[in-house]
Amino acid sequence: MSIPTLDASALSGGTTEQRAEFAAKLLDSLNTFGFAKLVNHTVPVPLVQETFDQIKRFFKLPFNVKVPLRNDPKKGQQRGWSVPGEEKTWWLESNTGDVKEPNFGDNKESFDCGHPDDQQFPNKWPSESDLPGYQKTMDEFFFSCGDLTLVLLESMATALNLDPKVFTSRCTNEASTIRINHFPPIERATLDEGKISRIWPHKDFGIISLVFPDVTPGLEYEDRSNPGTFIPMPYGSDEEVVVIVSETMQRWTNNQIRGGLHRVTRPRDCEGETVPERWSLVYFNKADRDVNVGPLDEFLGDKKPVYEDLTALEYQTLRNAAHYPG
Ligand SMILES: O=C(O)CCC(=O)C(=O)O
Ligand SMILES: [Fe+2]
Repeated sequence: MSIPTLDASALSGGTTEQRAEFAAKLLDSLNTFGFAKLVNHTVPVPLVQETFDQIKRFFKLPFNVKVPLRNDPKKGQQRGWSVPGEEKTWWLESNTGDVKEPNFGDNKESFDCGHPDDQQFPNKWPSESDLPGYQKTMDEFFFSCGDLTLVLLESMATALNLDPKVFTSRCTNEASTIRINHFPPIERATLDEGKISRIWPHKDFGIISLVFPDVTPGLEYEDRSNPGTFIPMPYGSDEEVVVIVSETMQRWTNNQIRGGLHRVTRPRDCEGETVPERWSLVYFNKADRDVNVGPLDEFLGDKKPVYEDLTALEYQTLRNAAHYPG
C-alpha cells in the first residue's frame, strides 16, 4: 500500500461534506503512514515555482555574500545560511551510543527564515541588490504555507471529533519556519560508503511539515510494516505537497498520531558516478514558543503521559542542539 495522492480542492470552497470527506482521508493517511500527499492545495503553484527559482539563485551567491548570513548553531532557532555539513541529522535517530565523534555531516547547505516580525530570532536576508525579490518571495511563501497548515490542523481536529481549534489555538505560525535545502552534487561512492548522507533518518520537530520536493528524487519515508527500511516518495508534479506528521504532534497526541520518519538519499536509479544536485522547499509548522508540547488532555484520558511537559521553545532548543554535536 503506498501513500495516496489526495485532492485538497475541498479546502478552497468545498461544501461541509466535501471538507469532512477530505479531512477523514487526510487523517487516515497521516495515521497510517505519518505522511500525506496533496494536490489542488491552497499554495499557488506559480509561488512554489518562483520560490524554487529564488532559492536556486540564493545558493549560487558567492561565498563572501553568504558568510555574513551564517546561522548560529548555538541559538534555539535556525536563521540564515547553514554551510554544507554543518547540520548533522545523523545524531537525531542514527546514534546508537557507540560513536562519540561529531562527524556524519549532511551533504547539504540550507537557509532558514521565520516570521517577518520575529524579534527574538530575527531573519537574516541577503541585500536587495544581491538578490532582488528574495525576501518578498520568502515572506509570501511563508504566509501561504502557514495558511495551509492551519487549515490542515483544523481538518485533522475535525476528523478526530475534537474542537476544530484544539491544535490551532496553540499555533499562530509565529514560531514556524521555512527551510530550504540544496544538496550539491556528490560522488555516488561517497554517499554509498555510508558516512555521509543527504539527510539521515529523522522526524521534523514541529507540528506538521510541508515539503515541496524536487523532480530529482531522494526523499524516502519509513515503511512502517518493515521498520528501518525506506520507500522513495513518488514524485508526480510540482503541484504536489507532502505533509509530514512531526514530533510535536506525536507528543501532543501521546503517540496516537506518530511522526513520519524520513530521509533524503540518492535517486535509487542513479547510475553515473556523480549524484545530481537537488533542492527542496520545506515549511516547518511549529507551536507558539510558550505553548506546552506535552500530551494534551484530549489524548490522555486515563493513559499515562509518554512525554514530559516542556514549552515549544525549550523543546525546539533541545532538538536543535542535538544535531550540532561537539
Ligand atoms: O529534501 C527533502 O525532500 C526533505 C527535506 C527534509 O526532510 C528536511 O529538511 O527536514
Ligand atoms: Fe525533514
